[in-house]
Amino acid sequence: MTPLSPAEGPHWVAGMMLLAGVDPLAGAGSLGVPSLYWERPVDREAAAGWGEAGVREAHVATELPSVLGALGHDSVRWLGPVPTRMPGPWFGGMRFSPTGQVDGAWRSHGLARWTLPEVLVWREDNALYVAAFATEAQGGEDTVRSRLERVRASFPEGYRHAQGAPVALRTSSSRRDFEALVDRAVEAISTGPLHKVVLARAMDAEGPEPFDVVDVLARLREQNPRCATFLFRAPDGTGFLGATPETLCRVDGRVLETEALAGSAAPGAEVALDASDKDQREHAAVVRYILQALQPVAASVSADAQPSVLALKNVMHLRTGIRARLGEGVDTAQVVTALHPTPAVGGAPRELALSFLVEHEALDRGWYAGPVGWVGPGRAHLVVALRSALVRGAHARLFVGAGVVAGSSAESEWRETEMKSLAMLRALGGGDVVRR
Ligand SMILES: C=C(O[C@H]1C=CC=C(C(=O)O)[C@@H]1O)C(=O)O
Repeated sequence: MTPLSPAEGPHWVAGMMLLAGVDPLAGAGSLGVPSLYWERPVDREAAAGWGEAGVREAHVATELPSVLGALGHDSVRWLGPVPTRMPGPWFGGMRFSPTGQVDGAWRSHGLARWTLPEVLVWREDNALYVAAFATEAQGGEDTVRSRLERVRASFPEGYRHAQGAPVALRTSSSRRDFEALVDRAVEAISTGPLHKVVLARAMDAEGPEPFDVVDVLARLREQNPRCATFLFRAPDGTGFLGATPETLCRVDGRVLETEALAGSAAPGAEVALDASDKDQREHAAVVRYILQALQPVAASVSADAQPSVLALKNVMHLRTGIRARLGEGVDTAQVVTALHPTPAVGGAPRELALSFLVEHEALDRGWYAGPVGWVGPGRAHLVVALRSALVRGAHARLFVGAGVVAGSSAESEWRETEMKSLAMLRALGGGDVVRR
């Protein structure tokens, strides 16, 4: 499929129908590993896509807003009924940072890559639907009808549970380097105007045989029902997947929902987290930033009066829900430009924290901590790609980070990142982990 520049564009023809199944992931049984996956179990929302009927990519930072902006324009002609609650139809994401050295493993995902699948299966309440997309070229309508028919005739009716037995993983990651980085950040914070910086590290995991990405997704969604489970596969087959608790923006017309998620503790330590001055400061920096960043794009903004505790299986966080009414004509691209990266993944002040990362982090974050999700006309849901991994064959590179403020200690930040890595390690292996 030839990538399109943002301005041009064939238009697409599409059709939809009801399916007999219950689970988009089950389509892997007849259609193979999906090229994209999205699920938020608490909202009973799930979607899987196969093939690429359209691709939109950005190659330099200046193209990012126009590429993202173009996804919100309706360029699809529907044969018959038009779905009103379908997620997407564009799915994808972008790198945490448009600048910096690109590690070879991330090359295929690119700076920003959005795809319109040939086939999209999604759940709405208790019903399952399929949409097929094809370019408006000659034969587009027939292609759509035959894609719909092929899916209808073969789609499995059941639910896809993980099928493989647990496997042992070998992992490696340098604790000494990460702790030295935290010490450097604490020192910079104590001597200068930097208040907070979020440091990330990578952990390499090796399985005994190639990872079964569909099994990994099945475990992620089952073990992390309050998170968004996602997969975006690049053209070379490399999969970026994860289960993140953090929404960057959910847009529906002029209504925007976002959140501040920062400050962490071990499961069960709810009272300690609420009382922790360090975590409250780390969290407050994110709330302040988001409220300010939304000023130019919002007509009104409101936030929860107090952070609440979001309890996940392996870790808990402070969370403040934030809502806004967007200004007339403001689109998702403008919202993303205003918000990303929040100090939940970058730091505060933003530019100082980002310079610290460029100078000291020595890691290509790739799409980790970048915005990923779906965009369509007037609607979008983008999450921050945390608790994620880049998977190719039997190798996975996991990414986790932690916010550092005055009073942070290298040892406890290390432990925090270990806790955050558990969700992905359990999903990849489902069994023992051997540390090297
Ligand atoms: C940067 C990550 O988490 C962020 C989100 C929630 C809590 C965080 C914290 O307490 O440091 C981080 O800001 C990560 O999981 O990689």
